[in-house]
Formats: sequence, C-alpha cells, structure tokens
Amino acid sequence: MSRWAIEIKGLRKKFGNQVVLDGIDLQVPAGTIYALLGPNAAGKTTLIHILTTLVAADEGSVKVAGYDVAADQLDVKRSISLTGQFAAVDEMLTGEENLRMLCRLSGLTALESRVRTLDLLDHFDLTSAANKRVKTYSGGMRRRLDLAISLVIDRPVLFLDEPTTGLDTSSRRALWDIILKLKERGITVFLTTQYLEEADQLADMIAVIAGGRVQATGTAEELKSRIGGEVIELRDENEEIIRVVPTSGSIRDIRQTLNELISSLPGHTRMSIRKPSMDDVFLALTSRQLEESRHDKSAISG
Ligand SMILES: Nc1ncnc2c1ncn2[C@@H]1O[C@H](COP(=O)(O)OP(=O)(O)OP(=O)(O)O)[C@@H](O)[C@H]1O
Repeated sequence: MSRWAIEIKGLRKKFGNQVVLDGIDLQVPAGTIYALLGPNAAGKTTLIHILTTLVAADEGSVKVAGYDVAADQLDVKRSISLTGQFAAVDEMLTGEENLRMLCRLSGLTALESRVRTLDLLDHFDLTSAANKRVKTYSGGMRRRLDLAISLVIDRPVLFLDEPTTGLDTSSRRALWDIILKLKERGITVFLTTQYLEEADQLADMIAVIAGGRVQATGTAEELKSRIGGEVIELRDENEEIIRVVPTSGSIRDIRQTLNELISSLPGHTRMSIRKPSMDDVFLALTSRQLEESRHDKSAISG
C-alpha cells in the first residue's frame, strides 16, 4: 500500500437538497488509527459508507488502499473490513461455530478454519465463551465477536463506525486494547466515535468535521494546543460550567483575562485553570456550526 491508506479530495455528497459533505479533503497515513469526530448528523456514517463503496459520492476523488472507490470497487472491497455491516451472526450458534462457518465461507479449508477460529477467539478474549450461544453474549462480547468476524480474512484497512457506543468503561477499554493490537499488526483503523476521550486515548490522528467540511486535523495534542496554553473554566453555584475561556497560559494573560471577566460575572462564580481537553477542542471547532443549524431550525419552525 502507498503512504496513504485513504485519500479524499474534494468529496461532495447531497441527499436531496441537503448538502452533507461539502468538499472534504483528508489523508489517512497507512498503519495508523484515525478517528473521525463530528456532531450528530455531521456526515460521519455517510463518509464511512462512501469509503466502503456502500454509497456513491457526487463529486471528488476517493481512494482506499490505493484503489478508487468508484472505478475499482472490487479491489476496495477486497482491501477493507467494516465491522457489523458485512457480518452475519447467527444468534443460535456459538461464537466458535459462527467464526468457523464464516472462515469456511471465506474459502479457508477445514483445518485452516479451525486454526484461524481458535486464534481469533484467543485474540478477542472469547475463548471461555467459545461454546456459548451468541444470544447469551453481553454487549461487549457481541462487539468483540463482530470485530473478530470482520477479521476472518486479514484486510489492510478496517472501518469501525462507533465501535464502543453503549459499552461500559471496562468493555470499552478492552476493545481499545484490541484495536491497538490491530495497529501493531499493520492494519489501518478508521473509526468514528462520540466519545472524545476515545479519540484522545486511541487515535494517532483526529479529524473533526462539521458543516460538511473538515474543521481541523492533527494529533490530540496538536488540536488541544490550538486552543491555547491553559483554559479558565467558570462554574456557577451549582457547579455547572458556564464558560470556558482560552488563554495563552502566561501569568500576564491569565491575569488580564480574569480582570476582564470579573466585572461581568456574579461574585459567587467559581473558577479553575486547567489544560485544554478534547471537549474544549470539539466545542470550539463545532459550536459555530451548531449555532448556525440552531438558527436555521428556529427560522424553519418560526
Ligand atoms: N440515505 C439517506 N437519505 C437521506 N438522508 C440521509 C441518508 N443517509 C444520511 N442522511 C442524512 O445525512 C445527514 C448525515 O447523516 P450521517 O448518518 O452520515 O451523520 P453522522 O455524523 O453519522 O450522525 P450521528 O453521529 O448522529 O450518527 C443526516 O442529516 C441524515 O439524516
């Protein structure tokens, strides 16, 4: 594969009159974990569907594993896995039976299927549940089985659309470990998530989309440093955050910012100074679009 696992230039997609993707440019380095963030309905799933050939783009050039998603669909399909979408799990079969059946359907011999199944069960921490019917699995076990099934055949690029949504903290962390191990095997992982901490902890690179466009790309640290050195967080008497104000982090700037704030805030306002978080980054990059869409909606409903 070339340097880029995914290359997107000038991608546009409309549904009816609704412009969902309005000129997306993105490059995902091969062998990395890349997280796509964006508010609800920003077009994250649509983008994954275009990258995995399930939906056609209106305009632009999109390459996955070096193949064009429009011209070389079959080559793209042979280079990718998409968790949950292609997997057909039979609830009445055990985890092991499901995996073995899909190995055979993928063309492996009986012996190869047995070895591959045992390897996947072990890798995804499902060995002790191997002989239990899938309908008895917990959400986390089910998600791990989905992931195992999508990796029956090794593919260089793996797409995960909100892989940990609905999982508890420990199942989420277990899945993160698995995703990190996939990266060690050289697999490029492109994922969407609603958990900013997930992008922060897991991803080598993050892209934030809003308003149909890429608002920023970078490592978590790079995105946070755009906000500034330190932020001043202001809370009301109920400990609700009322404002987060970026500063350069210098004593002079913090003092000046506080002086400006003091006159406009009630005396009981509480204050803390901290490093910027991914939440701050997300809010700063997406709040303008949220504000605009709120105006649009109130204009329609009014
Ligand atoms: N097949 C379709 N036909 C019409 N509209 C669609 C279709 N698919 C998606 N949309 C619209 O496109 C917009 C983007 O949807 P999409 O699911 O890609 O967003 P998302 O960022 O994944 O959202 P969420 O975080 O809420 O899952 C939404 O307004 C959605 O209603």
